[in-house]
Amino acid sequence: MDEGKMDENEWRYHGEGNKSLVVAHAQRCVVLRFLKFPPNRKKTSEEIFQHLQNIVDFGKNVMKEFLGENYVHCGEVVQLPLDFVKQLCLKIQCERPESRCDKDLDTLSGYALCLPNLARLQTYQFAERRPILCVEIKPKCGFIPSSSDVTHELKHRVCRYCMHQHLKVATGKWKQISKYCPLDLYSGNKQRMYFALKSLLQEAQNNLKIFKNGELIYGCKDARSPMADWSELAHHLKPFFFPSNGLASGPHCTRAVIRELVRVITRVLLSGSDKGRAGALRSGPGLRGPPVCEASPFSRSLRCQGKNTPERSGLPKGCLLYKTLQVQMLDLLDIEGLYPLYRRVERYLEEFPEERKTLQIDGPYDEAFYQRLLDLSTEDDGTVAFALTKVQQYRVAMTAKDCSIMIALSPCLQDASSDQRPVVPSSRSRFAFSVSVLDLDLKPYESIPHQYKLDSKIVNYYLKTVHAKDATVMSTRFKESEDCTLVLHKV
Ligand SMILES: O=P(O)(O)O[C@@H]1[C@@H](OP(=O)(O)O)[C@H](OP(=O)(O)O)[C@H](O)[C@H](OP(=O)(O)O)[C@H]1OP(=O)(O)O
Ligand SMILES: Nc1ncnc2c1ncn2[C@@H]1O[C@H](COP(=O)(O)OP(=O)(O)OP(=O)(O)O)[C@@H](O)[C@H]1O
Repeated sequence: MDEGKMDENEWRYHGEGNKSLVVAHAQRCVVLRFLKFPPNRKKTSEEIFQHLQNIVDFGKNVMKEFLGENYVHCGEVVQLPLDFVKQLCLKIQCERPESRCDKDLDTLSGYALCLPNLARLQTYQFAERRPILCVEIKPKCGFIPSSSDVTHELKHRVCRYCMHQHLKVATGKWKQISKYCPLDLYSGNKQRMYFALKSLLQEAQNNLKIFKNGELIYGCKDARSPMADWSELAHHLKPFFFPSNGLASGPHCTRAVIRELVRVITRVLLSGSDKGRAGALRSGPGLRGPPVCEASPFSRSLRCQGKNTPERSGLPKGCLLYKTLQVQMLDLLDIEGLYPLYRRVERYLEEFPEERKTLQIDGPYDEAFYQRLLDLSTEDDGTVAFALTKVQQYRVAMTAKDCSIMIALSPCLQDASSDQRPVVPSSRSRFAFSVSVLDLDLKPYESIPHQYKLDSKIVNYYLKTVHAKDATVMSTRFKESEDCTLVLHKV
């Protein structure tokens, strides 16, 4: 990229999250990722450069190690002409969803990250113009804590995502509760994975987006977004999954196309042999929580049918879901066990503020930082060193709980000879695919108190509303059966 000759007209708004905004180049497969800040939060250019460089270093030295070389794209920090950034910011403003406009794009530093456009990542080197379908999934936390520091027993049975859904709907973030449960997606059980993916397609929230040739064709921006339209989605997908067949339109066609999509995505998610060192993190069976979440409609229906809980995770060890889950499980103590350790580090830093650098709280995220993450001991010897290791592991785990997985699919030609690209078959076509992870920015040390408060808010809200309601239903049922028994006794 020639940073000297930048033209804002060559870039388009692509998407944004809470902390960054992404624009894509109209022709080339690259994006620029800018940081966003609340309007009055001024950061110096040097601070922004350092923040972005930390993101790159963390990707290179930590996440590539854990997740594997091929899945992680770190990109590079680039310096852009300020005039270009200002014009670009004005140009894209009207396309930004209102709910994201509480933060502004950083137009003062001129720094951004330049990354490959993962929504158009070509698996072919020469056929630049091949159509491409891309599915982005933000799977969230795939396990239930088993830590003995957990105070609410409910947290050992219902996953955080399912509990959090109720608070999100109550606060108006989303309109309705999703049937998606991360534990189903991470189960490795095909039936449960289909159910999870279909649930995401029904209620995408911020957990699913679909792009065609780099353009967003499915996904919702906020609670005001229109209802998901499967027939429109099927219309987009049909040429990919039924290229040469005149499958009629209508509900039958829609179902067939969606089924194919779900099957292909499941296969891709279960594939993979990329090396990574997530194996070094295996925490052993004793530290794992239960394999199902009681709130998942899938496991509820199994229970209603009197079936046993399904097998424990059958994810193949090479696949990205497995590796991501291993990194998530670096959160061994749960926020309830972690918070007192965070306080220990805080007290130390209050006394010795100059030590913040030595403790690598704000980087550098280098090989030494990575090596310390591998210490999985949970025996607290009362030291600051122990507390610090757990704090850093927790930050990395939280990062893995909030990252997204991008799956890019491009149809193979009938006569295409197989080269090194992985290929996934569907019933009427074949796709070359690539899988990548995005949003691997290390969560800030400062967010730990917020996590602690939010956790208790989520659990208390769930206990107060859903759980209390469930208990009433249960006790009514119990009363009914008691009444019934009484009647029988009377007879
Ligand atoms: O806390 P959670 O689980 O709500 O996750 C936040 C996400 O909300 P979600 O649950 O996915 O709707 C939230 O996503 P949205 O902005 O709501 O789309 C962010 O990803 C946030 O991360 P950060 O503070 O911007 O680094 C996420 O915060 P972290 O907890 O990962 O820091
Ligand atoms: N390299 C990339 N290629 C294509 N699209 C990307 C890329 N990086 C980010 N995006 C798109 O931009 C969106 C926002 O990016 P990202 O998730 O990194 O933002 P964020 O603000 O850090 O997220 P969060 O809200 O989780 O903090 C993503 O959901 C994705 O659709």
